[in-house]
Amino acid sequence: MSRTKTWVDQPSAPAYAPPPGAIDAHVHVFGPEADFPFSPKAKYHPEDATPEMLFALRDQLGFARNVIVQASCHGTDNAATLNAIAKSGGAARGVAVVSPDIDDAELQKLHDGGIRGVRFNFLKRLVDDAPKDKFLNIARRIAPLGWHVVVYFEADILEELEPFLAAIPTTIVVDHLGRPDIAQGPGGADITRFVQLLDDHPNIWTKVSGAERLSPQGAPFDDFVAVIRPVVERFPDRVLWGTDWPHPNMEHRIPDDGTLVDVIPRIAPTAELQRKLLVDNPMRLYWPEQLG
Ligand SMILES: O=C(O)c1cc(C(=O)O)oc(=O)c1
Repeated sequence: MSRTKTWVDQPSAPAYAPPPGAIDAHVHVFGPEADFPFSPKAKYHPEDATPEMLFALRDQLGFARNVIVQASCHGTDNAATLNAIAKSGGAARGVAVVSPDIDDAELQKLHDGGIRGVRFNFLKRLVDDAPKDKFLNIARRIAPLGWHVVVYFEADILEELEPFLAAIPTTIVVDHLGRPDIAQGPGGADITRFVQLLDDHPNIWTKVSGAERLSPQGAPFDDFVAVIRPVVERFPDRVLWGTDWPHPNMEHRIPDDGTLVDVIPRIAPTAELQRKLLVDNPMRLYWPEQLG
């Protein structure tokens, strides 16, 4: 598998300046492969996207902190994610992917290394299997640590997944809004079902990220803004935002991270919504001990 590069080296400077303490709550690191080899089961083989590159991007875009989500290409070995968190000097925390047979000592080690959640991935193009019974067992075991669950799925399995989501005892964060079909527009079937899910389950949050993945129109993502802004306005205390750098699998439509940042004030049009989205909400999940 030849190595793929999915990010731009010099993103444009965004016009929008995030508030002080803003958190880019969905990023990944890849490798470096020489120190942290990819999983033999990985479905893509990326170039190295290192902690140093991530922190330079964070500073350039005007963010203060990151939440690093274990990428599927590293499987259940969280060493690359832990390495990046350790190098951040307190400016990053993370979400791990763990094996169902992980023991309590290893979970504690992840906690000590800055992990505050586990990710369950249901995308067939990214993982071979997604055992709901084993995931539920993990969810019950991480609850006492104060962690939450991050779930990545596509809109067509939402209905089938709802009983599983309802059984999870922690806060749940859905990645990239559960990938609704944005071409359906505001009021479309996918986003309507997703909003109903959040109405019915007060413990379910969402990342209002993924404009570059979900928008058929592409930049400046007018179609995404029209569908997603009402979601931010309806659930201001249950939304997070992230660039998704280094944008796994986006080699054919590589986004400009500066342009992505400029989507924020269009989906969260007031200073209060922006502060909740970028500071207050992610602080509650990832740095709760620093809240007054
Ligand atoms: O849609 C994707 O391809 C994708 C992949 C991964 C991952 O490989 O972990 O993470 C994401 O947030 C999105």
